[in-house]
Amino acid sequence: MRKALRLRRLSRPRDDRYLFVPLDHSVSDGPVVSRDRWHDLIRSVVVGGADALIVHKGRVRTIDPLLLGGCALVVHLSAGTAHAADTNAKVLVGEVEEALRLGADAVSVHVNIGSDTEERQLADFGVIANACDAWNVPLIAMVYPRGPRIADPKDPVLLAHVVNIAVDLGADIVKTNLALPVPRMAEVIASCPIPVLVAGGPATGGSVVDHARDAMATGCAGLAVGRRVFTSPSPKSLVAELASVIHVDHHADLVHAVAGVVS
Ligand SMILES: O=C(CO)COP(=O)(O)O
Ligand SMILES: N[C@@H](CC=O)C(=O)O
Repeated sequence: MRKALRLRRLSRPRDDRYLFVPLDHSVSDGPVVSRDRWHDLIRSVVVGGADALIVHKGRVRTIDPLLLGGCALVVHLSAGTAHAADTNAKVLVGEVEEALRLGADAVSVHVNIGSDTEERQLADFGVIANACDAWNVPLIAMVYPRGPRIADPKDPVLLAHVVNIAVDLGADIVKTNLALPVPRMAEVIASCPIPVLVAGGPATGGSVVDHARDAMATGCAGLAVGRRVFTSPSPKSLVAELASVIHVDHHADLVHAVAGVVS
């Protein structure tokens, strides 16, 4: 299948805007919810209107395939934990062919620019980009300025650099931090020929919906929101609100259609 077709699947209303819900935190930090709440969480995310779920390969087997009828699946190929000697290190734990066997619509990799293992992470990125081209699989690069040589991970100049590394090494979509001050994210977007998404980040007291509005106003193509969704008392309504900010007019029709399929 052509990569362009798979890319279209990553935006449910096909408007080239994206709301991804990453649940890869179970590798980095520990379980995102208890086993008995997992199915409800996934259902809420799908019915709420997320465009894609991002999980590691083994976790795919715990998701009811019926729920993936409307929502795309991204298999995350990088891992690293909060307990590592170097918490900025990421290693590859899967391959593009494996992700395809699991039914993935895309894969993602994580690269920390400025980390002590940057060199290897870049080499891994190159290998996965090559396999993605061979298999026509979209590649989402999560690229952050992060490590001992990074003074300000939200510096717009640094962010423009890291998103363009993602372009140069073959990503189709890049995810990074939202710049501070926020309006300067527009410079990052203006520098980058592929869609730029921003992370939700940890709960800070501010509203993640406002964070999404701010990001979209600077020209971002969407968000990948993990912690703020799975720690929310109402993940479905939060996802619906975020989807409505990101997809604007298309969202109500989409939720109506999906609710009919998976309810
Ligand atoms: O993409 C992400 C993790 O892979 C972003 O997650 P958070 O929204 O929790 O920052
Ligand atoms: N991709 C994330 C993992 C989950 O939070 C990261 O390491 O930043």
